[in-house]
Amino acid sequence: MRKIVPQNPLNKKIAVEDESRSVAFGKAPAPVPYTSETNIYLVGMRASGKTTLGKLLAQKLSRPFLDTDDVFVEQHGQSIADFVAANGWGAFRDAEAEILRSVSKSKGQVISTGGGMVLRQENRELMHRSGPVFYLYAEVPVLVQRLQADPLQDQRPSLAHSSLEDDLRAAFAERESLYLGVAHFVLPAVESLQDTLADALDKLQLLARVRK
Ligand SMILES: Nc1ncnc2c1ncn2[C@@H]1O[C@H](COP(=O)(O)OP(=O)(O)O)[C@@H](O)[C@H]1O
Ligand SMILES: O=C(O)C1=C[C@@H](OP(=O)(O)O)[C@@H](O)[C@H](O)C1
Ligand SMILES: [Mg+2]
Repeated sequence: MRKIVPQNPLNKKIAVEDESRSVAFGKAPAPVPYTSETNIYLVGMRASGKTTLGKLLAQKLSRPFLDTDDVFVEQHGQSIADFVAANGWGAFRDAEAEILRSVSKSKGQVISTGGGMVLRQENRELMHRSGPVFYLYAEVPVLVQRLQADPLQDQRPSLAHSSLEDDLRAAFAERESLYLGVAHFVLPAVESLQDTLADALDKLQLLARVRK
């Protein structure tokens, strides 16, 4: 068995499972049996790369890709920013939970979630019991940099009407334990996309082998 030596910033919270790739198992119990029919979920903060990595992963695995924010916009015919301005965040969280319930009924997809999907216990339980959950972990300064470069304000209206950095810090403080709690794997989201993709594929191969 591989020696478990914590070596990255996550080491205070979880055991690092694979030193060479610095990918860690989260605190959550093992995921459901993994087959080509199992959905794969990506969770994490805004701009951690869920949508970008999810598309790559789906392509590599020849699976359908789905982003819960895209489904929201298709269903509502308006941007998240406009919807939240008119109806508030609570209404968005209701709609987001309904989307997750609905899309998770289909099988074998890679599902990138919006950053706040973990806020509802119902969502966390659903994801956790229906497929492997990857938490894309990045620290706030990295997220700030990415959001300044590519804000997508229609998709990501301010959460608390504070500065971008304060918004992210408050969200990170509230959500970090939720991400860690729901995740079966934690992927440092600051590596190159190709490295992060390789990490995720390694972990899925491991799950496929465990099943046999
Ligand atoms: N590993 C990475 N390294 C550098 N930039 C990245 C990485 N992953 C994503 N990005 C960039 O960060 C921004 C947010 O990515 P996105 O996939 O939309 O994140 P999310 O869906 O988690 O909000 C995009 O501009 C994307 O190109
Ligand atoms: O962090 C959040 O609460 C949100 C993140 C966004 O998705 P991304 O994480 O894909 O940016 C989007 O769902 C919405 O603006 C809420
Ligand atoms: Mg996204």
